[in-house]
Amino acid sequence: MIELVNVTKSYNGIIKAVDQMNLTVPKGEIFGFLGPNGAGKTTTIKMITGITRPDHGEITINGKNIRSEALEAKRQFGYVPDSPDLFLRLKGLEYVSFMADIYEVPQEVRGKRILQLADRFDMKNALGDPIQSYSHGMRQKIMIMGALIHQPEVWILDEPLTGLDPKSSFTLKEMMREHADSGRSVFFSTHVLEVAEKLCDRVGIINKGKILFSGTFAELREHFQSDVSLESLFLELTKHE
Ligand SMILES: Nc1ncnc2c1ncn2[C@@H]1O[C@H](COP(=O)(O)OP(=O)(O)OP(=O)(O)O)[C@@H](O)[C@H]1O
Repeated sequence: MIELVNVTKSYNGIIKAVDQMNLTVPKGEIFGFLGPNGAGKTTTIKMITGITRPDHGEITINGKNIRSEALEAKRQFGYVPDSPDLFLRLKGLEYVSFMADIYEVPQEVRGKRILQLADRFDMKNALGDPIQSYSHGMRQKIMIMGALIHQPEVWILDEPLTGLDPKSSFTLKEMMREHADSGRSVFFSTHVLEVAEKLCDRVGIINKGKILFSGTFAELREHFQSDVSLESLFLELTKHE
């Protein structure tokens, strides 16, 4: 479960990237975070994961405060950043093993977990190669493997499907659904409305740092009493703010 209470973040004291945000992502749910470019999605995710500090407000993950109980809070989630161009000099296996070390995954189980993840993402033959030599999608997949190696309760994924081929995209979506259905939480940002509509139990629509709507797609349509396409509704909603 992720909870944000009155969270605000400004850059340079001027741009309010996130403005008084209140948000709850309960267990057992895939929550999609939608918004146009510059809406504040990545800033929100960076605050949830403890990379950036909010100016005001509190964030908890499974009840652990990301500031005052940082280590415990960080054990709760796995995070995939929006850019997978990290640790390029490491080989895939070295990177995932490094993540397993950081999260203290016992030696007895890590080999099996790495193989299972590599198998699902078709990465077995690439584990011995440096990440530098990987395509964008392969880099994305190795980041996902690193984020999931400690089997976190909460998944936080920033634009995770970008660059994945159809099979890997299908696999990740299937894994997200399995994870939520087993009573845990998935929070992910996307620009792709169709993906959100098919995959998410609920969505939050954000623009200029404010949540404009939070709920199911059925509630979204009902709320705006609209039978227009989702795309038109989204454009309309984010246009005037
Ligand atoms: N490090 C920074 N310094 C100054 N301003 C920033 C910084 N990072 C983000 N911003 C600004 O904060 C606002 C929100 O940006 P953010 O990256 O959170 O949006 P986003 O919804 O993730 O956008 P996108 O979909 O394009 O990735 C934008 O106006 C952006 O220019």
